[in-house]
Amino acid sequence: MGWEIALHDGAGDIPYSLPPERHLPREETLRHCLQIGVKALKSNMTPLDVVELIVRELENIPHFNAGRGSVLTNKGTIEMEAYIMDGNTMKCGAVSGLSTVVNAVSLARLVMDHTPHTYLEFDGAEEFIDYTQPIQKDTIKNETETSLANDDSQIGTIGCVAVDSNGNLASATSTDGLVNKMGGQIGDTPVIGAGTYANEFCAVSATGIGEAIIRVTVARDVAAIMEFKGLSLKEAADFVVHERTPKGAVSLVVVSASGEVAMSYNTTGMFRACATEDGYFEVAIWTNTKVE
Ligand SMILES: CC(C)C[C@H](NC(=O)C[C@H](N)C(=O)O)C(=O)O
Repeated sequence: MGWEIALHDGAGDIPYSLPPERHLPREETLRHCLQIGVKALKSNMTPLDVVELIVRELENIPHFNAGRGSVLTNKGTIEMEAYIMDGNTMKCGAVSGLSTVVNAVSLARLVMDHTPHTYLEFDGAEEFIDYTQPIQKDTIKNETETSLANDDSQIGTIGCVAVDSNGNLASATSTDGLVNKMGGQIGDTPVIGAGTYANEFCAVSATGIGEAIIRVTVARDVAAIMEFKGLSLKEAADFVVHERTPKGAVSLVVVSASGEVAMSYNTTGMFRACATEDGYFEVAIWTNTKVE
């Protein structure tokens, strides 16, 4: 059994007619980030560091609605959130309501590593940024006005899961939530067991309609079904996505300690990529996958 990595940058009703100039750059970005992740795993970086690295990389790209590309709430504010979790120790960190930090995932990591808490939000999280040095504050550019006219523009939540050859797992997700959400709303991403989860069995990162994901505790259910029912990772992920959540609401990337990787979705498409130590490399949006 070797290392595995899977990542997504959002999912939803991605039209099959999406012109190449809109989806090819996204595929290129996914390929680029996957290559960074593969290189990091090959050089024995821990899965926890790898998922943070990849999510940071995607947060820095203005086209996706997390980090630099964040979209607005109904109050015209930016409220980003992120979650990171280590499978073996089950340590985790979460942040919500960030308006100035580019790499929300790294702030979540600092909450995990340097506070006695798991979840900081709004003023408390912003004050914690002022206290920490490594986090870059910025004026977040939003592209809402131009992007609302385009079909894939509200899609871009970022997630990454990874496992090494010793079965150490980690997961991270970063988002600015649903476009035009109410100010103050918390989505599935930073809610433990909803949009993100990792334990000794598997690591899960979700994207989709947060309320549907929270209600079903999607990420925790995948892990629980594996553990208590003995199903394979793909069976567990497919069960939660296809039998427990409404169509069009949920997409997942998952890896397991037993050497499985799966990307399961009930949306029209999902911007996703995965690679394994035995040479599998895939970047895909709809069901027609491209293997390289
Ligand atoms: C149209 C939707 C499905 C796009 C999707 N959004 C999220 O994943 C938002 C996140 N799960 C939340 O609810 O806070 C995306 O960014 O790709």
